[in-house]
Parts: sequence; structure tokens; C-alpha cells
Amino acid sequence: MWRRSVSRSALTLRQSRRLSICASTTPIPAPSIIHKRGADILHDPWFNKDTGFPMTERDRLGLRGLLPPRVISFEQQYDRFMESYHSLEHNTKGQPLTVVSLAKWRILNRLHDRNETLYYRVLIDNIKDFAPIIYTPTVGLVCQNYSGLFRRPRGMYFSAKDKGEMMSMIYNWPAKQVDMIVLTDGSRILGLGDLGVQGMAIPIGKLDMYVAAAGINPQRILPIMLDVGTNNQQLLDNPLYIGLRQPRLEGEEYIAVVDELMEALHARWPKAIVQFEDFQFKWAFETLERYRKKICMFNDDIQGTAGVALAGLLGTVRAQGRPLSDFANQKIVVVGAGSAGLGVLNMAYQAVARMTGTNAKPQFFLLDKDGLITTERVGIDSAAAPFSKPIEEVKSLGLHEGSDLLEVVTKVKPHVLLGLSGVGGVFNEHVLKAMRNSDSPKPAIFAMSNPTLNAECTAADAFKHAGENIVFGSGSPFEHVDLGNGKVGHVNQANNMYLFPGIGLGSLLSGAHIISDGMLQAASECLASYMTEEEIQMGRLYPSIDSIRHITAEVGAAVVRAAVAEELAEGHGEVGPKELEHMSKEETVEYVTSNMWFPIYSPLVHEK
Ligand SMILES: NC(=O)c1ccc[n+]([C@@H]2O[C@H](COP(=O)([O-])OP(=O)(O)OC[C@H]3O[C@@H](n4cnc5c(N)ncnc54)[C@H](O)[C@@H]3O)[C@@H](O)[C@H]2O)c1
Ligand SMILES: O=C(O)C[C@H](O)C(=O)O
Ligand SMILES: [Mg+2]
Repeated sequence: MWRRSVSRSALTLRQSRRLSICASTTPIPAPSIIHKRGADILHDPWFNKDTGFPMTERDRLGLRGLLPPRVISFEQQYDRFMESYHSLEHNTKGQPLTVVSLAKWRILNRLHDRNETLYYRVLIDNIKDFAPIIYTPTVGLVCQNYSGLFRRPRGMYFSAKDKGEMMSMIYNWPAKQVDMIVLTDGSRILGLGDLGVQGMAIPIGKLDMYVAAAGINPQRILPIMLDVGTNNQQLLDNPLYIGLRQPRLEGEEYIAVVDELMEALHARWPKAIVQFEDFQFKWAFETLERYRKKICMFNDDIQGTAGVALAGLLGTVRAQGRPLSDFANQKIVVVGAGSAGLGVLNMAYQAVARMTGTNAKPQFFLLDKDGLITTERVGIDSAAAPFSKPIEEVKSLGLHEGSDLLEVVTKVKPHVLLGLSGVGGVFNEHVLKAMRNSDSPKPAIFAMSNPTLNAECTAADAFKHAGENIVFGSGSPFEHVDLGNGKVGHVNQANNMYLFPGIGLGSLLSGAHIISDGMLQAASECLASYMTEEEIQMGRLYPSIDSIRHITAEVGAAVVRAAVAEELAEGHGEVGPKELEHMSKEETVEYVTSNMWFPIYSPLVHEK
């Protein structure tokens, strides 16, 4: 049902954060200037209100006669959509999950294509139900089938064939202002591998989360696919594949194309934040290092994930009833030494150095597809090398270079097992049972790979095999687990969605020209301290997705304040750096919150 306004002042902060922030403070809509009239407006999802155009507006904009006579209110439209959605749910009961999920995605996508205001309103109010459709896991299925599902373009497509043209192509985008860009080359889509141009559903889904969680105005978002070819033979063989049918560009050729695109983006929208998403390992770190000192960008898989994982690791220490300084003594087995796994290790090392003020190293054991990574590893990647275990230490534990996961868990008895491998089921029954001998009375298991089938284990298996006293987190959502006798195994969604919207929004509103490590740390620390002691003791390490706007406002404010502290903040719009500097913590949260867009129909005013 339509969510009515609730006076926020009547609620405690703890209560109000469970609600959609802006729903409680619905502002009076300011008019939007529109340069079109008549049927062109009905076909523009940014402005279209369907049957919701009031008569005065129909007269003003040349819409009279183009719509049925009755005016249907926004609330009625909302309820009607939700009714259709629920009947679809009812009518598809018993059908295979993929069929049901795609049907749900289609009905939402159709609304997205037609009426963005209504789309974002239903998304925000029903984020718990709809995030699994527009985001992981269904977005993975959508990417796998994107050539067949494609109906209307959204965002921009640049390809290897556009070399030399990008600087002018960028002006084909109709919006003058762009605040947030999510860019992929489709080379490592979730744990599904190279999906070429079909990976476009990922930037679209991430930007939907930006609108829902961070209140970025959807007229100022831009999903971008950089299609440099694909090495996925199945796609190359598919006559209906909608991307370039050529192998991926490599080496200098690849970098030259990315450079050109970055220059074009920066030239037209120098203040836009660029989020790199789902780039394969070999380019993820390289592009991050190449651009992070020049433009306001970050790599979500490396940096967003690291912050979320670190918050979960610190939450685990609290859940074990230990002081945070004990983090350095936690034995943590990380499975997956790619962009995400190494991002986590980098950030955790920095955190331990900060906490202890020494060179103390945290107790990480890193594995990749060839097992435990030690100083004896031949041909190790330079990004992984600092995290290889000294071979003497490994031998003293009865392990060796390349020891397999079961051996490592059995001998190390880790406090935490964290998966970012992309390999479904790699935390098998034996591995999970071995976690029963953990040195911690409350061990944590994070199966962070996406989508659901690629998770290292299911929530049910984790509680069944590793025991009821574990703390559990997964990248894709799972139902909480019924442990019998009224007990419930709580499932946390350990996903970078808790950070990237706040990182992007905070960077934007600070006006920083780069995103520093300090800003990212502040985001992670904010998330880590968000949960109360009571919640942590119940195994709740992250907030519910229902409060994602609230947590994003807090994270955004933490990022703004860190940018101010590092003298990176140059201000945004009419708010200058000095004003940012003088804001208290609460005022910064208010500043961030008041800049969040909220979907309501605004009066349209025509201008030639
Ligand atoms: N939950 C989140 O917020 C989040 C964020 C980022 C990435 N992820 C997920 O993490 C996964 C990995 O992402 P990435 O960018 O690091 O990928 P990547 O390709 O860069 O790295 C994958 C790593 O896993 C290792 N690996 C492969 N098979 C293995 C096995 N059997 N045992 C141990 N290690 C194995 C590889 O050697 C490699 O080091 C993906 O499924 C992605 O969806 C989740
Ligand atoms: O997209 C997600 O759900 C998280 C993460 O960015 C991933 O690549 O898996
Ligand atoms: Mg990703």
C-alpha cells in the first residue's frame, strides 16, 4: 500500500532510520522546466505522468485529447502498479525461479521505460522486495540474457569502433548535467565472467541503487558500457548478440580506448563521479591507479567491497565480545585473490596499522584457485605479493604452498572465513564442518560472491554444517534460517551496496576532485559503527536494506567530512568549502539528506 507521510520529529532516530527518509519529509515540489510539448512529453519517461497529468497541465502542455479524460492520482497509480505486481507474483507461482525473476524484472523495466517518477517511488518504498530484481541476483540473469531482453536503449554505449569519435559522441547524451556515472567493460560480471556488452544491466542496476539509496536525481545519472569486444565464445557465436563480435582489445589498444573515454567524460562533466564496475582483475587495479589521482573516480569492486567487508570483520570482533584492537589477532582466511579479495586485504592492513600505530600485520591467509598463497608462489601477481604468507610460518602450521582450503581451515582454525572467489559451493560441507573447530566461539562466514549460485555456500548450509553460533553474511540475499525451537539464524547481506551510494554522494557533495583513501576509510568506519551493541550481539552486522537511505546519508556525510579534513572539498553548487568546513556532524548529515532527490510529480512548465 501507499506509504503515508510520517512526522520524523515524532520518532526517535533509531526508529526513523527504519523508514524511507524523504517519505517522512515530503517537500513541496518545485516546477520542472520542459522544452517539449504534447506527445513528446508522454514518450519521455523523465517527465511522463501517464494518466496523472492534471487538467491545467494538459492544457498548458498540449496534452488535451492525448490521454483518457479521467485524472488518476499518483497514489492510485502506485497502488495499481503494486496490484499488477502482486497478481504477477500470484500467477507465476510454481514456475521456475528464472521465469518468475525475469517476469518481475520485465514489469519493473517497463515502468522504468515509461514513467521514471513512479518507478523510483515504488523502488524506494519496496526496496527490500525490488533490490533482488534490479540488483543481485536477478541482474545477473538479465545480463546473461540481455541481447534477447533488449528493447530500448538506456545509458550510452561506446565501442572499440568509436575510437577518435568519443569526444563528440559524448554530446549526444541529452542531459546537460551528469552527477554519477557507472562504467563497465563487461569483462567480469558478478561471478559470471565475461558477458561483453550484455554487462550493461550492471551499471543500470547500480545507478538505480544510487537513485534509491543516495537520492541522486535520475536525470543526472549515466550508465556506460565500453564494448571492447568479448572473449566469450558463446556470445561471439550468437547471431543475435548485440555487441561487437570481436575478441577483446588488449594492452595499449585497450588502454587507449579507456583513456579516450575518460577524457571525453571529464571534458563534458568535470564534476561527475565515475564508478568503475566489474572490470576483470588485470584492468581493475591498473585503471584505478591510472585515473584515481586525476579524476573523481573509484573502483567499487576493489574499494567499495573492501569497506563493506572491513565493517563486517570489525563487527565480527564486536560480536565475539572482544575489543576492536583485537582485530589484528583475528585469523582470517580469504578465498579469492582477485580485485575484491585484494581490495579487502589492502584496506584491512591499513586499518590495523592505524589501530595499532605499528607495522603489525593482520593474520590473513589468502587462497586463490591454486590454493594457499605463500612466498614460494611462482609468478605471483604484484598486487597479491604483499599478502603471501612467509613459507616458514606456513610450514610451522603443517601447511605448504598451495595447500587446499580444507587443509587451511583445519589447521588454521580461523575466526573468519571470507569468500570472494566467484565459485559457488566452494565452502562445502567438509570446509563448513571444519569451521566448528574455529578458535572463536562465534566464528564468521562470509560467502560474498554473486549472484546466488556463485555464493561460496548457502545460508542454510552454513548454519547446518558450521553450527548455530556462527555469524553469517552473503553478497546476494538469502532468507533468514529457521534453526528450530523458535531460533533464527540471521543472514546479513554483505554487499557493497551499503557503501558505494554514500561514497558517490559524499564525494559529489564535497566537490572533491579525487576520492582519497581517507574518504573511503571514513565510509567504512561509519558503516562499522552504525549497528548498536545489541544488534551486533544478535549477529546483525549490517543494517536492513529498508534503511539504506538513512545509512547512505550517514556514509555520505562521513565522506564529506573526511574530504573537508583532508582539504580536498571544493564545495558543491552554492555551498562553498568554507561552509562545509563549518558544518557540525549533524549539519553535514542534514546537508546530505536535503540534497537527496525524492520522486514526486512536479508541475511542468514549458519553455521554448
Ligand atoms: N558482495 C560484494 O559486495 C562483492 C563485491 C565485489 C565482488 N564480489 C564477488 O566476488 C567475486 C570475485 O570478484 P573479483 O572481482 O575479485 O574477481 P576476480 O576474477 O578478480 O578474482 C577471483 C579470484 O578467485 C580465485 N578463485 C577462483 N577459483 C577459486 C577456487 N576454487 N578457490 C579459491 N579461489 C578461487 C581466483 O584465482 C581469483 O584470485 C565475484 O563473484 C563477485 O560477484 C562481491
Ligand atoms: O554487484 C554486486 O551485487 C556486488 C559487486 O559489485 C559484485 O560485483 O558482485
Ligand atoms: Mg561489482
